[in-house]
Amino acid sequence: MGEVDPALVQLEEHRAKLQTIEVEGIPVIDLSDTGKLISEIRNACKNWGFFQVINHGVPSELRRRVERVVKTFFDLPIEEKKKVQRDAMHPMGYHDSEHTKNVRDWKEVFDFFLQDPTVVPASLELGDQELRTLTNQWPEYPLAFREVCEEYIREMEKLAFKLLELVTLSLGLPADRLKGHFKEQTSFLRFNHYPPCPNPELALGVGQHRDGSALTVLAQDDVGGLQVMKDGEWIPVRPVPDSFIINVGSNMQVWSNDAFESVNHRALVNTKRERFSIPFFFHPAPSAMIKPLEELVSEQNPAKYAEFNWGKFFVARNRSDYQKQDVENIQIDHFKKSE
Ligand SMILES: O=C(O)CCC(=O)C(=O)O
Ligand SMILES: [Fe+2]
Repeated sequence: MGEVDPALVQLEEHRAKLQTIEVEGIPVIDLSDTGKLISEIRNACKNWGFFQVINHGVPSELRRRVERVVKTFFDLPIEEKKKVQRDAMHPMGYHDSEHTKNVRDWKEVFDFFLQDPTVVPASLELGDQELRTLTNQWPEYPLAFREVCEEYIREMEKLAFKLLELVTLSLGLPADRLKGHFKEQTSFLRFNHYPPCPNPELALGVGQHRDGSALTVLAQDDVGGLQVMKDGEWIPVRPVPDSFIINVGSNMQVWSNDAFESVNHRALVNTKRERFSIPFFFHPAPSAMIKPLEELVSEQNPAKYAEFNWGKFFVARNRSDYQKQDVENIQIDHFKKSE
């Protein structure tokens, strides 16, 4: 990538202020320390919507192998990467012009589903039951790419189920209360590659957004750049080696009836070092109907959201990745009931 193309220039109010500030960061939680685990997770989800986990059980040797194949893949010539280019009909694969909130991001990505194939609604129309089958695309090089990716995404699924139980317990519910929504899944893994940027004050790696997931499990390298919104300020998430960053997504926000919030975050770029991050978006089944959990609503605390179908939401979100659209892309707030 060369100069910042006007299509990537962020509106003035969204640009990064490139000073460093020393502030308290998101909580770091040791998953092997079961003593106060549930209350720590509850506080983190309530106060931040984000936390980091250590002693999570994912082998660091596997993470090193993933990092190697990802770097090798993004270092390939663009013609090679474009052989697995993604488009509106094949949404998994390589993409170098993603839009977040209608502005192009300074990054390239590679996506693949946990379940191959993954079945999603064919259209956004509510009455339309037709389904569409989506498959992964795999590059020829590097040779070990697919095998390493598939091994890693299984580990992410395992960790995501463990975290789902912990977060559910922290809502005061039985550990397996939400598991039924994940018999089928639309979960996918993304490799984000942010090349150095000549004008990091103009563009963003990923513009501010809230993840639509149930939970997101993110690996970041040691470069730094992720920021989380807290009380109106952007707080940097300092890299902790071999940890994973967990955040509450919109599904969890709705299930919890706003006890937990899917918090705004973004990724900055810098002039010197390329950066990699690897989010696993833990998504329910396409048929899942999402609404505040009955146990968490009462006369004093009525349901804040109308029920919606996850599959349709997922398809609507993905459409807005490709180009500027006339309207804001779909947000969970569109299902919010008026007070
Ligand atoms: O690169 C990062 O640290 C964050 C990426 C992110 O938020 C996303 O891909 O949804
Ligand atoms: Fe995100």
